Amino acid sequence: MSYRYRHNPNNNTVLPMTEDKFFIGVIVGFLAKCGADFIDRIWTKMTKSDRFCDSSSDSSNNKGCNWNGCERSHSTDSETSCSSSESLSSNGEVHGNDREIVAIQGDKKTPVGEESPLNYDEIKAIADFLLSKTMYRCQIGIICGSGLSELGNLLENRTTIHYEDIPHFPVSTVVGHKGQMVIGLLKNVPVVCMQGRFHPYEGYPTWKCALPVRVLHLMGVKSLIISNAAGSLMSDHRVGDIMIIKDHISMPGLAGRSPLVGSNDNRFGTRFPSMQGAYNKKYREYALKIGEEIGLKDNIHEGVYCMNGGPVYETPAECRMLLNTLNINAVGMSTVPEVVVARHCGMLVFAFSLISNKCVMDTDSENSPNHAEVVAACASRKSDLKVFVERMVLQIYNDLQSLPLENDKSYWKLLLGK
Ligand SMILES: O=P(O)(O)O[C@H]1O[C@H](CO)[C@@H](O)[C@H]1O
Ligand SMILES: Nc1nc2[nH]cnc2c(=O)[nH]1
Repeated sequence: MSYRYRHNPNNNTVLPMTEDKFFIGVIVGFLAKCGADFIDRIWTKMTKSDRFCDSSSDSSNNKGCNWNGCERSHSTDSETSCSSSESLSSNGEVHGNDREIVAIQGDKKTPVGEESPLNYDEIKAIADFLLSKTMYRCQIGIICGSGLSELGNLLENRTTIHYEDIPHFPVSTVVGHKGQMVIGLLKNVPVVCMQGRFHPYEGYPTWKCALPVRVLHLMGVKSLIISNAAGSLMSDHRVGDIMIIKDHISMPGLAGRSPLVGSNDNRFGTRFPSMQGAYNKKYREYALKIGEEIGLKDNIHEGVYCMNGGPVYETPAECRMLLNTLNINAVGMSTVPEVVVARHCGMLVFAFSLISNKCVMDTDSENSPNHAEVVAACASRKSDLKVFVERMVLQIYNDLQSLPLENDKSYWKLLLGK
């Protein structure tokens, strides 16, 4: 009879045992281990619902986003990739556990809590990654607001990159924001277009809402066209009108939520940037002229945009205050962080609101705004907006070509009209 020896942990002795007993012991031990793992998994499921995410693995996934994985979703010509992304956007959710908040989009989980802003090198790496996906070098960028993603479909020969596949990038969680970047030709002008943006109410810090602008800057973009859907406070505005933004009031900014909070990297811009002339005067004049030329004279206005935090729409009392005390013309929940970051790094900005609803001023009114109405109003104006944006792009491109070299002092004089 052959013997095996078994360690007895109770008295630290070694006991002899027959071979058959030894094998039975091994099998029993193996089954016990499987059982314990199984119970452990059930317990984990019960105590930590899969609504919540393991932050440690999330952030490592995100920060160290698999760059090879990005190859997977890169597609040329976007029709199929657009639709899949749109359904992802509408499913997007933001969830949290006691360690950090994450936005979930498909398989990707992005932290949306208080992280420190990405540094220059990290942003440069994103820009280089995107440049490696296209042969176009764009001087003009477009950011599409709620329901305005159609603008990106103007591009020909386009390359589409989903946000979830761009390293360090947030994901879109709002209906009407496709959540992808499109690079292609608009009337033969190379243009990069963000079909979907990020808002503070999604849980993102303002620097993250504006992160794409720095990426565009390091990709070589000089002029930015920013669009949004906004509620109008003006009695002479109608749903579907365009309001060219000439100035802004930023409720988050005034409350210390500027996207530039944190250490300043002079490679982007100065510590204390001025917002004087933030909305390029020349571009505003072009827009009014183009509006007239394409038959929108009565539907185009200039005005002051106010960024509120959202996601609630303003109460009638707030609307009356914003109009009567602050002289605001239209309200929204975006755009300003992008403008601030764009101006900080010297980009030229043209921004407009598509009036998607009239703000309700009467506390006892039966009317109230809703997001479906906002998206539908924007979609209903897509033909006019396409022509408008196309014309603006051509005009801006012509201007950029006639500018002297950047290191020429007269460059900034020309751009800023000073
Ligand atoms: O500003 P965009 O992204 O166009 O969207 C606007 O529409 C949404 C509300 O309906 C808010 O997100 C508001 O900011
Ligand atoms: N804050 C705000 N954002 C909007 N976006 C579209 N409409 C509105 C609105 O009425 N208020």
